[in-house]
Amino acid sequence: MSADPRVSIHPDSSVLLAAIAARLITKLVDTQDRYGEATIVLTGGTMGIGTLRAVADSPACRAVDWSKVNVWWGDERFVEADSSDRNTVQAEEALLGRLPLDPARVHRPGAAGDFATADDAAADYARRLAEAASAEHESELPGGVRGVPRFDVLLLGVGPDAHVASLFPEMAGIRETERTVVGVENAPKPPPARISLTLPAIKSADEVWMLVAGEDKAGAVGLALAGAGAVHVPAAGARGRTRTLWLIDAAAAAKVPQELVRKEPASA
Ligand SMILES: O=C(O)[C@H](O)[C@@H](O)[C@H](O)[C@H](O)COP(=O)(O)O
Repeated sequence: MSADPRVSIHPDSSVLLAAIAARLITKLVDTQDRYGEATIVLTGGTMGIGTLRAVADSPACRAVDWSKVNVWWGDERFVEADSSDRNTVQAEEALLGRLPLDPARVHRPGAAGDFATADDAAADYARRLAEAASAEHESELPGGVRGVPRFDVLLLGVGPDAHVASLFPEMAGIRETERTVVGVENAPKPPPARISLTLPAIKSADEVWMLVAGEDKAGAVGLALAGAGAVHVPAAGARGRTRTLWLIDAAAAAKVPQELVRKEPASA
């Protein structure tokens, strides 16, 4: 089972980022109250990294016990380890470098230089995910997904072509049904070589949050929420098991089907 999308619209991208940061901090604190730890899956791009900066800027950031947060990435660009193109490097600069994280809980996908191909790095990342998986958690997952730990919250940006993570429309990655991680070559968004969680791995997450701002995304958001097929519109297929939350600004919401937009209660 996966959760139907819920849409929350904010006036502009700066309000949106502050709201996402507040929700994320609360989610991590709540999850730690329940499980003693929390697991987050990060993404790249303007919204993914902007969210991390907004968390860093929030005074509530220190409410989270960062030493008990597990960090994974939904996708990574397959370039040298110190390249500023790496999502991990950008995340480090935006937030992670300032936090008292436990290095053993931070799981960076492999880099070019350490692996010959994106496929090799993807296989290594899949192996590490499987090592972190527990039989108890896997037994809760529908559809036979195996080899992933519990993801409490998985963040995704959305491209103008409706890609999520590094799963691009019509390409092999979005069609993958068995593996949890794929290597990607010839991605239409540079850099061309990437590593990505697959849709089955993304859909194993408890909560999936889609972070989207800007009018250039309105078409993709509208199609995804109107129920398009995932091969053509990858964002349509990204759902969490208990929650699928679209956190978007007004410009990105221009083509959202009206029945999905939460109406404000009429004032008395
Ligand atoms: O590494 C990447 O490029 C991403 O993970 C990618 O999926 C990104 O999240 C979207 O392209 C949205 O990016 P923006 O928020 O910049 O539009």
